[in-house]
Amino acid sequence: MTSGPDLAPTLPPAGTPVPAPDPALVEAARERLGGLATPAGALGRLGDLAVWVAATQGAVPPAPIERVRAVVLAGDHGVSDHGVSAYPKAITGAMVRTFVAGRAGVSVLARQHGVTVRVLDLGVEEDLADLDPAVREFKVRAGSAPIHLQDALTVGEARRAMAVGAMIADQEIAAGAQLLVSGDMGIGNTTPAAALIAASLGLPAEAVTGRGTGVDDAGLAHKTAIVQQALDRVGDRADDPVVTLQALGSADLTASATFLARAAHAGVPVVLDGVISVAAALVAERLAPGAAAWFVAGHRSTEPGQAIALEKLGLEPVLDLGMRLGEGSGAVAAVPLIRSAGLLLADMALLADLLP
Ligand SMILES: Cc1cc2ncn([C@H]3O[C@H](COP(=O)(O)O)[C@@H](O)[C@H]3O)c2cc1C
Ligand SMILES: O=C(O)c1cccnc1
Repeated sequence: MTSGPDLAPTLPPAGTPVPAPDPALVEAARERLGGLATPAGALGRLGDLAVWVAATQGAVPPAPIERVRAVVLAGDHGVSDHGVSAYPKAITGAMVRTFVAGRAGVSVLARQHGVTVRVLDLGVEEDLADLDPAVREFKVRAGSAPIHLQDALTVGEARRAMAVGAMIADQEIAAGAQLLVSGDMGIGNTTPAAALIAASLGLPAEAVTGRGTGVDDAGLAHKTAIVQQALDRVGDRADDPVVTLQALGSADLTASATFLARAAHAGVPVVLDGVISVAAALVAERLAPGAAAWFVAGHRSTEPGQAIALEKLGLEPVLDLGMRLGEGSGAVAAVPLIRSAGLLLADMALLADLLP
């Protein structure tokens, strides 16, 4: 099977490179940073972030980042019936209702930092008919198949999830997003995330599988075996990034990958979150080489696969707080620092202005 353009009609064909931010602007941002009224390099990583903000905005000095929009894609995972999570599947739908009520962890952080949160059901097992139909507008299927036994999605479902992810990015960009956040919700989702990372990097399950919501040692051994079984089942079909998503992902992870690829193609920067968001980013980089230049890593989660994938993408996390929540929470927590970095580059005095 190949990943022809027909599998993602609203995205450029898989493998189409993403243009990097304008090197002249990167240079201009570095030059301005070097001229600020600080000792050379004194802003540390905030200085690097400031250059990224300016480069991805295409403006030196950068504009204040006012419109930050987080999208939380929700879905269930067939593997969660096979002992891979410390929590039951019923949590997924309950948490979607909690996002809608504005009471999830990410909702609280987002309110604090003026970030909008949009939650969408891409593949939750419950029908969630009590919620606003807009939440279910892009639903691809109820749940996904257990990846160690079967492909997560049919080819048609994968195609739809890919189109939907790109469409959601387009909608958020049209709504004026200057910065996007990719979040996720779904019990069991750290298992397909680990599988996507292992398959993308050619690593064994053992290297990337973590405890997720907190499985014990026996649970971790079992979860690792499930991820390895999934990798062995799919074999070299995973050489193709679209098949990787279809066979080892889920509707929400597939849509996350194309959401990210689309944002990068459109030149809109994104803050990545934990292992699910970063697994999707790794596949987005395969779909759209160069996409990672448009991403910043919000935080380092405790999942080993996330750290490995971030390194591969060349991204160093803004925060390292031992968080392992997902939902976009670690990304939203980093937003104030990203905003501050841009403002420093825009509003600080230049050393040349201080001295006669
Ligand atoms: C109450 C609750 C809220 C959450 N919010 C995000 N997750 C996170 O934990 C789950 C992934 O871990 P695993 O693969 O071990 O199931 C996902 O739902 C993820 O979004 C939550 C998990 C729970 C229990
Ligand atoms: O890294 C994450 O995002 C994560 C870790 C554990 C559970 N849910 C999410």
